[in-house]
Amino acid sequence: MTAETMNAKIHALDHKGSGRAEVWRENDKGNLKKLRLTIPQTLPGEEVCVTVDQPTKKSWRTMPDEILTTHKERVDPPCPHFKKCGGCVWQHWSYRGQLAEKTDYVKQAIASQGFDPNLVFNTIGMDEPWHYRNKMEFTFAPDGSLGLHEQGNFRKVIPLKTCLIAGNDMVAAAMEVAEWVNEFQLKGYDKDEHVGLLRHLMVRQSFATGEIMLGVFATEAPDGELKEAVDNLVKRISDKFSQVKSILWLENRDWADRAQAEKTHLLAGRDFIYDEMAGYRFRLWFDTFFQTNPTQAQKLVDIAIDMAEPKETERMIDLFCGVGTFSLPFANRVGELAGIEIVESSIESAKRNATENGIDNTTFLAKDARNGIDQMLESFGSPELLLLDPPRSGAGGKVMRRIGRAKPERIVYVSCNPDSFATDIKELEAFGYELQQVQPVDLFPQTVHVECVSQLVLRDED
Ligand SMILES: C[S@@+](CC[C@H](N)C(=O)[O-])C[C@H]1O[C@@H](n2cnc3c(N)ncnc32)[C@H](O)[C@@H]1O
Repeated sequence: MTAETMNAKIHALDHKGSGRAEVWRENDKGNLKKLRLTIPQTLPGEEVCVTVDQPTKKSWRTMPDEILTTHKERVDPPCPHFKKCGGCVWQHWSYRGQLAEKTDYVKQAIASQGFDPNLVFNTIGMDEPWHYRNKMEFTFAPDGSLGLHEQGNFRKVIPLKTCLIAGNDMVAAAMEVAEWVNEFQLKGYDKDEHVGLLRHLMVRQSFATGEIMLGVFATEAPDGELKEAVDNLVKRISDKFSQVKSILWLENRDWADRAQAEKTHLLAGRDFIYDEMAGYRFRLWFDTFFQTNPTQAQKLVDIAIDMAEPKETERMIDLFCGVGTFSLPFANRVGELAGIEIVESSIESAKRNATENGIDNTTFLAKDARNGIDQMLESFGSPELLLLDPPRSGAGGKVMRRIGRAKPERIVYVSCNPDSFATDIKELEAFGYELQQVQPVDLFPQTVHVECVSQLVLRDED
């Protein structure tokens, strides 16, 4: 099939942040057919020139050859890897433009479920929207080079020399690991053939304490023929980075392409690092969920407290509580708090974090929210206040209806996905809840993602 070059006008963006365009073209029989194009790194209203390799398809994804008319908020992307790397897709958009788009996205999501978009405030951004991430998961390519996945292609790894959204020390430590791999000529893992040694590198740092954890995910144990190389890794990292308090070797032979471990080997230091949030101290293990943008997460906690108006006489449930990011600051403001979370190690951590921070009015339950909420309501009673912060997929109808039946006076919903958030809160209408306000907070600058905190209140029945 012959490739065709054509001009297209971007009419909208999809949820991955790529431009969408539609072009009518004549097929072999002289009939007009619509071709839907997905064009990354473009902005609404821009006219672009593209080459379509298979123009007879109904839809095609391609990078622009040339931007013919530019959006007024288009800027030069500062990262040298931007064109290929799938890490952050909006560096070509001014930060002001990104924030406005995120506000619109949240408004559209709630409007699609019949809520008033005027309840959505403008997105709160960062003063300095770079180097904000405290955790990165890099991938090793089969040749051993270290980087992030290519945009739209999870099979290909783009070797990185820098990363402008990760903390600077984290990038420096990752580059040291990349040099080590090169020096020892180690192989990366080939996902298609299921051969090779190195899979992922996790780097996490507390910006509050400075402590860094490095986790190397590999298909073999760190002994035998690997011992010399592994000893060298520990020595060079420890010599150069005094902030590294934990080096882990994480054995993973699973076929699934996830940074998970069947066996954990502690190579140096402890198996956790200390972090701090809202004045509280947290222990983080390699698999602990913790907010990845601590500057903005602090704002999220403050806004949640303002919206929730917690009182010392009240009981509160923190659903999807993780290690207690919200539980600990709230526990000091309510009478009793119960947290529910599916990951057992996070619940162990939440308990320990509460104790280490001198908090003694909390109960934590390791359970799926779908069953845990009923168990907790039975033993704890109905709370006046409920906060939920589910994963991207949302809490789901079953959990939302259980919340509705428990009738807390006030609900604060923290969400990283405006669409699942809007679907979830729709369930609460039948139980008499009114959405009062939605505050988007930008936890993920240069990317399409946005976080929201919202307040729902139970209407008076008379
Ligand atoms: C967005 S995180 C929020 C964690 C915590 N609130 C925080 O800010 O650190 C969502 C949490 O929900 C947990 N989770 C996922 N599915 C769950 C389920 N079905 N039941 C309970 N917890 C779940 C995850 O392990 C994760 O800790």
